[in-house]
Formats: sequence, structure tokens, C-alpha cells
Amino acid sequence: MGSRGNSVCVYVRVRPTDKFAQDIIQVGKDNKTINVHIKKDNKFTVVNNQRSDWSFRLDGFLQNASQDSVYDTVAKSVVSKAMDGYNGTIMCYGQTGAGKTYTITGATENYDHRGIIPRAIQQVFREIEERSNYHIKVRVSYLEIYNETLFDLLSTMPDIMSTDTQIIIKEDSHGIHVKGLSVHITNSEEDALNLLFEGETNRIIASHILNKNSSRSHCIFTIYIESRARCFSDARYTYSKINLVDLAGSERLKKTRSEGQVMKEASYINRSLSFLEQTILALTDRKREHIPFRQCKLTYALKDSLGGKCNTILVTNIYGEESQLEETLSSLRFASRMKCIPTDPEIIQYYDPVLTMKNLEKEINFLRQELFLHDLLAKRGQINYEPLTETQIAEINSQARRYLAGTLTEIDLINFRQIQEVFTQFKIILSQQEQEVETRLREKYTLIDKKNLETIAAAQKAGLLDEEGQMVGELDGQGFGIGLAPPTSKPVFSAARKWKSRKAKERGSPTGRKESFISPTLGKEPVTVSLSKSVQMVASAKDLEIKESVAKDVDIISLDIHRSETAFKEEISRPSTPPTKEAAFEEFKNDRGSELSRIFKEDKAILIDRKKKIAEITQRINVTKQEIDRTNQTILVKKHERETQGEYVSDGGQTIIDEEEFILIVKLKDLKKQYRSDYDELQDLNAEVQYCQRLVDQCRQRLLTEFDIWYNESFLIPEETQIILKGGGSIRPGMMPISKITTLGEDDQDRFEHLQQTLTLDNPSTLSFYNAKMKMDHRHLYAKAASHLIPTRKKAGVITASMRNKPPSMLSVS
Ligand SMILES: Nc1ncnc2c1ncn2[C@@H]1O[C@H](COP(=O)(O)OP(=O)(O)OP(=O)(O)O)[C@@H](O)[C@H]1O
Repeated sequence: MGSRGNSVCVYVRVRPTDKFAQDIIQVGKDNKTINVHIKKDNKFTVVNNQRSDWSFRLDGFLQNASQDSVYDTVAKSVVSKAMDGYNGTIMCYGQTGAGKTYTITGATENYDHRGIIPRAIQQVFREIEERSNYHIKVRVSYLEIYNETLFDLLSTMPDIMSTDTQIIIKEDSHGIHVKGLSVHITNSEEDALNLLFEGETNRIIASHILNKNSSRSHCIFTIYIESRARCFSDARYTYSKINLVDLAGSERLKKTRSEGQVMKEASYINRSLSFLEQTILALTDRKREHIPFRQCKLTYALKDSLGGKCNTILVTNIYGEESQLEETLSSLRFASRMKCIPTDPEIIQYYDPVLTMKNLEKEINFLRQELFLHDLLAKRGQINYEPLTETQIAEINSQARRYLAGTLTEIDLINFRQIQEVFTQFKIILSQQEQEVETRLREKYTLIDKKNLETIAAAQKAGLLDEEGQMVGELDGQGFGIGLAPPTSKPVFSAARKWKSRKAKERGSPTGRKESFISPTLGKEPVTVSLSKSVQMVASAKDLEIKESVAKDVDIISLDIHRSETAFKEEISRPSTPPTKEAAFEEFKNDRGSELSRIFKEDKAILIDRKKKIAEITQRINVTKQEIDRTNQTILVKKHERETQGEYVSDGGQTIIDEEEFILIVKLKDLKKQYRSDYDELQDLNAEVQYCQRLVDQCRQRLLTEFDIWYNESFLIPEETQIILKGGGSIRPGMMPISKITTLGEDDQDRFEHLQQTLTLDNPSTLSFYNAKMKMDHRHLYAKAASHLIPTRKKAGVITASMRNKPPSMLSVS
């Protein structure tokens, strides 16, 4: 690649042929040296000065190379570097028919034969997925230069806003840009491929309308990449572009023996390619101050893409047959000149002015605070420039631990070193805790990475995942688990009712009450707990004799985003186990949650239906695309025949084509229309699917939340719970089976204390609610109450809910 040898990188690609002139073209063992040897012409009998040996040193000789390996050798790292912010250019040069278009765009009818552009598009979008810390925008444009005129190959796109009729090349502080050329945002690989395809089709249609030969134009497909770090404060961003250039055929004028229009084209090509050569020669001369970029449109458009700060690659396409040797030599000469252009690739960074200003404002504020603190410490005589001793660090560590454990309410901030050390210790403690949790998780659970096929297979074998890769007992395959055990095969009898009646009995019997604190042993079924969409934790309950004292488990489950910590602890600490969440959920779906469950099912059915439609329409689009490719090919063949057999021209100078060719062109237009309308439909369907997916997700979430509340109400919350609402406020009447809710004014301290005395059983709990007045209804309050009472294993308690309009800094449970 360009930066390797600090010069443009140059490869030669040979068009496959049975007649490769191996006696004449010899490639060195390093695959980089190409020696051309021609036997001396016997005509020159006396003195023969005709040159017969040439040697070229390039970067690689690609013979019988697949499109895949050509991409890997030539383009992969240029694209990767472009993602980092470097400009990149890949150009194909060579005589007509040598394989430039095949290399740069590829053959559309076969997926394996796709060229550099579609593969680069794919790589860009894959890398975007991997670079999740960056917000990356991709845009594309497609420019054609024909007879020194610029054409926008994407001007037919419906989203074009530009009012510029003339396309001109301009240069500003951001480099070269083509004014009037449409640049299209692409959100997916599919979008970008569609634009490439649109441009290709337009190139062919325009070539018929203007009677121009598509292989006699230069084409530049550009991918623009704008990359910003997701970190909001970073004002820097990079803006790079990858130019993928298909140059016109390079054969010399005399060889084409052309006349008229063809002659005009050939002379334009010759001029632009010879200006390209002149520019290249000038670029190779480091002392040269003026480079004649502006001599022609091609060199001007490529001004910031030829060497210099850009990673530039040239692929020289040759025939490799003896009959084409003259052109091959000329192409190799061009290549070796190109190789001498020095490069010094550089990331060009830009600064977002608004963000920069904000950051500077922040910095000023910070410095002000720092100055203030400095003055304060100076007054106290506490400024200290000495590094902290080990004892001091150990003391800070201990303070941080006590602070996190809640036994220390404040850490005294003494000086900057100490402040920094406090944060360092927080970080250390956090990472230690993470490691501990992970170790404990690994001791107890099998972690299955859903992206790793091997671990999935092993888990399936062990019966922990079903055939579709869902965890056993998982609800609806969406990566969330709500139950401890998989669904039982027996029909579930009203678990809630059973549980309630058992509870009523227990309340009547002191022994029952006592028993309620004996830890249960779970069944022998596998326990499934979902951590996230991609990682699942599966454990077998036989290893999991959960004892009351196993506080560790509580920590583990605190990682679980789906199952409430409370519920888990409650389940392990109750004697007569309430119904499993799986079983209770079944009942809930048929009873209290039936309406939600119905909506969920309906939404899912719509989602599945739309996805099916997407599959159908995608197939239809592919068929149309193949048909377009075939029609394109046939048109090209017809055109070629027409040109070789001699063309009829009307009085007005227009080429007359036969009916068959006319029908083909009309067909191509119709197919394109069909393609576009299907594509639009696909876009709409995609949007609809995303929308439906959101609905389904929301509905699923609501179903689970409602279920959790219901489950807590029905099985977990001690009914003696009292709630005092401090600070006034009211809560909406609900169905909460709670014995008492008392609302007190903020200054009603006497009544509050009195109530506390009468209601307190063991330890009162104090719980602050955010904005309780506005948002909280009985059931949420109830659920929250439960989550604070149950971990302390109180059957009942007093919860004081302070009504606030601002979030409390910390929930306090005393
Ligand atoms: N490496 C290759 N493998 C298979 N087929 C090839 C290869 N190179 C070229 N071809 C085939 O040769 C024909 C001409 O190739 P292509 O159109 O790419 O040439 P070109 O250099 O772009 O010509 P032009 O200057 O007219 O645009 C095409 O049918 C193409 O599929």
C-alpha cells in the first residue's frame, strides 16, 4: 500500500489468457520484478539499436488471481486506513478490454466476481459495526468524465436536492470537491450497492442516448467517510474519501485507426491520459514546485488523490499476449513512473467549532474551580507537592471501600493528588469486584457466548440450549429469562390462588411463620438466567444447593437485568416456595396480562408477516437485477455489432438503431423502474419492520414489568407492610392489597414519629422516591417497597416515601 515504500503502490494484473507470452514476459521470484525480452528484429541486419530488454520493478504481479485475492492484496488496507481517516485512491489503468472494469467494479452476474467497489462497500459497513465507539457517516458519489465534460451518474436519484446544472471542480481548504455532483448518504451496504448499480445502469443508458462509448470515459466512484468519536466532548473528527477510478482505455491514437466521433473520443482520452502522465512525472520530481493538475478535468479531479497525503494504488491491467506487447510495454512504463510518486499519508483531522467552544468553556470553568480550591488549600496550608506514600494510598483505599460499603458517609478531599488517588482506588476496587463476580459466575455457571458457534454446540449437546440456540425455559427466544426452572410439563393450576391460600394458612400458624425463614432447596431442573442478548448464563440446579447463607448468589444475580434481585432472594429464602416464575407467568398471561399478551402475540404475528414479505421482495429485486444485467450485456453486444458493421446516421446526425436494440433499451428502462419501485417498497417495509420490532419490544417489556409487579404483589410482599408518604402528595388509588398508606405533610414530624412507633416492627426502612407525586402509583410503590423489605427478610416494615420533585442523591435504606 502507498505508505509501505513511501511511494505509490503499483500492481500488474494479467487478463486470463491461454496465450500468455511467457518467453517474453518473465516475472522474478519475488513476484515484483518484471522482465520483458523481445528477440531482435532481423530486418536490422547491420546495426541494430532497437531495444529488446526492459525491466520493471513494481509491487506485485497478479496472474490468475481471484477477485477475492486481488481485493485483499490491493484494496483491503487502503479501505481500513480510510476508516482511520486517510484518503485512499485505487486506479485501474490499461488498454481497452484488459480488465479495468472487471477489476474495479467486477462482473455483476456472479457474486464471486464482484470487484473492488462492492467489496470496499462491504468492508466499510463491516468495519462500522466493529467501531462501535465511533459515529460514522458514509456518503457516495459517482462521477464520469467524458470528452472533458463531467457527468453525475447518480443525478437520476430521487433524493437529489442540488439546483446546480453545471458540474465544476473546485478546490477549498478541505481539498478538491466537485460542485454540482450529488453526494448520497448511505446507511447500509445495500444502499451503497444500489447507488453503484444505479450509476452503472445510467452509464450504459447515457452511452446510448449520447452515443458515447462507456469504455472511453473515466469514472470515479467515491466513498466519503466521516468519523466522530461517540464521546461527546471530543470535537475532533476525520473526513476521508476513497476514490475508485476506472480510467478509459489507454491505447494510442494511431492504433485505434479511428475516425469521426471515435477519433474525437480517442484524442480526448489520449490528451487526458498524457496529462495524467505529465502530472505524474511532475509529481515524481520532488524539486518541482508547480504540478500541472489543472490541465485537464481528470488530473484536477484527482489532485488530492495522487500520492502526497493519500494512500494511492495503481492496478495496471495488461493482456499478456504477444500481439498486445506494444500496449503492454506502454502500460508497464506508465506503472513504473507512477511507482516513483512519493507518498506520505496523513490523517486529516477537523474540529467541530461548536463543540470546541463548549469544551473550552468547560475547561475555563474547571480551571476556575481548580483555582478556587487551590486558594482554599493555600489558606489551610494543605498544598502538597509530594507524591503519596504507600501508607497514604492504603488509607485512601480503605476509605474508598468503606465509602462504597456505606459505612463512611464522606471522604474528606484534601488535595489534588489525594482526589486523583480516590478515583484510582475506585477504579481498582471496581475492577477487583468485577473479577470476583466473574470468577464466582464461572464457578457456578456455564457462560455461553451466543456468537461462538462452538460453545453453542456444546451447550446444545448438554441440553442447556435448545436446537434454535435459545436457552431452555427462555421466553420467546428473545434473550430474557424470567424463570428459575423450565416450563413444567404439567398444566399449571392457578398458582397464585394456591400460594395465597397456603399463605393464609401459614399466617394462622406460628410454625408456618417460623418456617418461612428456612431456606429452600431448588428443584433439579436447570436454572436459566439471562444476562444480555449475547451472553446467557446457564446453570444446573443440582450444583446449586442454595442455602440461606449464600449471600454470594445475591451478588451474582444483581448482574441480571431481567430478574429482580428481590425476587430471586425471596425465592431462595421462602419455605413453601411460591410458584416458579415460569409457571406464574403462564397463569398471568391467561389472566391479568391476557390483554397485553394478546397484543404482544398480534404484534409479533405482524412482524413475522412483514419479515416474510421482505424476503419475498428481496428475491424479486434480485431476479430483476439479474434480468437488468442480462439486458445490459445484450445491449452492449448489439452496440458492438452495430459499431463494427457500420452505423446508419440520420440527417440530423443521430445514430439509427434497429428495433431490437430499441426494445432492449426500453426494456432496460422498465426494469430499472421496476427495480426502483421494489426497492422503495423494500425500504418502506424495512422501516415498518423496525417500527413493529420496537412495538414488540415495548410490549414485551410491559408484559414483564406488569408481571413482576403482579408476582411481587401476589407472592412476595408481606401484607403487613405499611407505607407512610412523607411530604404530602397523594398516590393514585390502585388495587394494592396493602394494609395502610398514610400521607403526612413535610413538617408533620410528631405524627410521623408516632406512626413509626406504632407501625415499626423490627427495623423501619426509609425509602426516597423520585417524583412520587407525579408518577408513582400504588403498584409501583408497592413493588419498590417489596424490593427494599424483602432483602432484609422482614415480613413487614415501615416504608417512608418522601415525595420529591428531584431525584434523591441516594436511596437510603436504614
Ligand atoms: N481477470 C479476469 N478474469 C475474468 N474475466 C476477465 C478478467 N479481466 C477481464 N475479463 C473479462 O474481459 C472482458 C473485458 O474486461 P473489462 O471490460 O473489464 O475491460 P476494460 O479494461 O474495462 O475495458 P474498457 O477500457 O473497454 O472499459 C470482460 O468481459 C471481462 O469480464
